Amino acid sequence: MAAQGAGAPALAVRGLRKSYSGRTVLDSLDLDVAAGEFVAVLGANGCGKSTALRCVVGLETPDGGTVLVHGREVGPAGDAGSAELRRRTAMVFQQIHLVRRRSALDNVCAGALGRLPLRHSLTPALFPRELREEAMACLDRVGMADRAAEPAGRLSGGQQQRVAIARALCQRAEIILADEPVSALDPAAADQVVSLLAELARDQGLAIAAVLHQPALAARHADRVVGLVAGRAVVDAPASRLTAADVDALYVPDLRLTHLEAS
Ligand SMILES: Nc1ncnc2c1ncn2[C@@H]1O[C@H](COP(=O)(O)OP(=O)(O)OP(=O)(O)O)[C@@H](O)[C@H]1O
Repeated sequence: MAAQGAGAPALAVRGLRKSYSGRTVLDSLDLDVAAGEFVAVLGANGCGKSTALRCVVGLETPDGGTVLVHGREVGPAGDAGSAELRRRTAMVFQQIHLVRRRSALDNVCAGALGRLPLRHSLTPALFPRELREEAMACLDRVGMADRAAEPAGRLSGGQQQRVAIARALCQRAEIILADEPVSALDPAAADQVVSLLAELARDQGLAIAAVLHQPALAARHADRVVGLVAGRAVVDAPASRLTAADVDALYVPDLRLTHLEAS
């Protein structure tokens, strides 16, 4: 295990490799996200963005490389010693996994199940009062406190994504990885949710990486942009300095090849 490093980024991914049926999807990928930083991950369809995030949270097993949380190496899925490090990382998906018939508040409380006895997961009525208060504060943080009692299935897509983010907050995650969190939302709702992620990073010191398909949203809200081509980071730049050439390097097929060869 690597030693806990003072000043280590909240999340450090080093040399991550993954192949499916002999086809390389992640090719020695490096990615750092600091506490308080919002990183947008860009890249064309199939370049490995989701696979990278899934490997980091243990939903996929990488073939090689290391994932470090605050300088401590995360072991393979199922490694008891790494459970606490994994709990510090939450994932938010495009397909919002809320229990539709349960209230927004109950869904947010579910973020805490990893640290509660099993019986609580079976009976939301047993959620302790302190947890309900914490969940309410999380809903308030994402601007959804007034909809706490509403069944999640009755909320709009943008509202449901806010509830999913509140659930990650209630997990007390310090690192949030969001895989295309706004791809199903209209432009205004997408802007609001990405803006919320940026605020959470800035105001609560969270380390947040979000896969986005809209370079303009990344440029407007992110601190830094990491761009992938064929499973490798070929762009890593402050969002304020993202150029049209950077964007072309990620999405224009011929330029993608040129940048890959140069990297
Ligand atoms: N479980 C799997 N088995 C086989 N191939 C897979 C699996 N998961 C992903 N792949 C392949 O790996 C490549 C990268 O997929 P990934 O979903 O990571 O890309 P992405 O950059 O997130 O794409 P998109 O923007 O379209 O969501 C794709 O070619 C995909 O078909």
